[in-house]
Amino acid sequence: MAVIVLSGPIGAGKSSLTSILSKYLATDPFYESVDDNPVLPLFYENPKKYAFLLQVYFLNTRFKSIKKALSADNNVLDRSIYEDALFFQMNADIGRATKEEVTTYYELLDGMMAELKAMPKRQPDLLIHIHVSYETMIKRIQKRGRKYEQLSYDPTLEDYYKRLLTYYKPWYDQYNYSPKMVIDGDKYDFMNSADDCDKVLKMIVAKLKEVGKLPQDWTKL
Ligand SMILES: Nc1ncnc2c1ncn2[C@@H]1O[C@H](COP(=O)(O)OP(=O)(O)OP(=O)(O)O)[C@@H](O)[C@H]1O
Ligand SMILES: Nc1nc(=O)c2ncn([C@H]3C[C@H](O)[C@@H](CO)O3)c2[nH]1
Repeated sequence: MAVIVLSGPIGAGKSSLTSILSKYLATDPFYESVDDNPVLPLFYENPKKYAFLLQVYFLNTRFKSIKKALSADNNVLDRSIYEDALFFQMNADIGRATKEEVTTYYELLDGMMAELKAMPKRQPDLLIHIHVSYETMIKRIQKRGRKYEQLSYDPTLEDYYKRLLTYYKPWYDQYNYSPKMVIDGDKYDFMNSADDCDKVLKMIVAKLKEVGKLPQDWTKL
């Protein structure tokens, strides 16, 4: 049917919406590797040492996921390869990667993107970006409770998260692999309000109809 990729800051609600949407559309969810990711806790403990390794780890898993997703053409991905460079560039900008690591990373990424371009289906059908403010982001990070993401674990994370948010607007504006839309994650509590959830699903269905990925008369059975 379609390949839908989600994007958004840490704790924005991508995994949650991936789960809701994949059930609703009867498609397969792809979640990014977090709890089974051996490098993530190391990164939060020593970001400078592990930024490059973590990025290569994520890039590798995201490349495998998008290839599978594009081949099967019936998936929702909670974060995708298209967002990978946003994270790495930000970490590089704050001195967590050497010049050689930056060069190697972009060569690797370029090679992977070229391989995707050669696939029969080369890109997703829709990007759904979840926008959240810093306050919402922190609330959700606290609610989810991963130890190494808490400000109490490392107070410098406040700057890291605030900086991360500033990278999203230019990233979203220049993203042009597919049609795109924004969901206001501050406004819609699609986890606890059935009404909000319904509104968000309606917006996504309308967009899928607009871009020709659902028939105009499609309704949920
Ligand atoms: N729209 C929402 N309204 C209220 N709570 C939400 C909403 N979206 C997510 N949450 C809650 O916020 C927390 C983080 O959500 P989730 O894990 O889906 O975020 P994520 O974007 O996938 O995060 P990450 O980038 O770290 O993987 C969870 O506890 C979830 O229940
Ligand atoms: N450095 C870095 N690069 C990435 O590409 C990346 N993608 C996700 N993450 C971190 C954010 C959450 O803690 C957690 C779950 O999203 O993993 C990343 N960190």
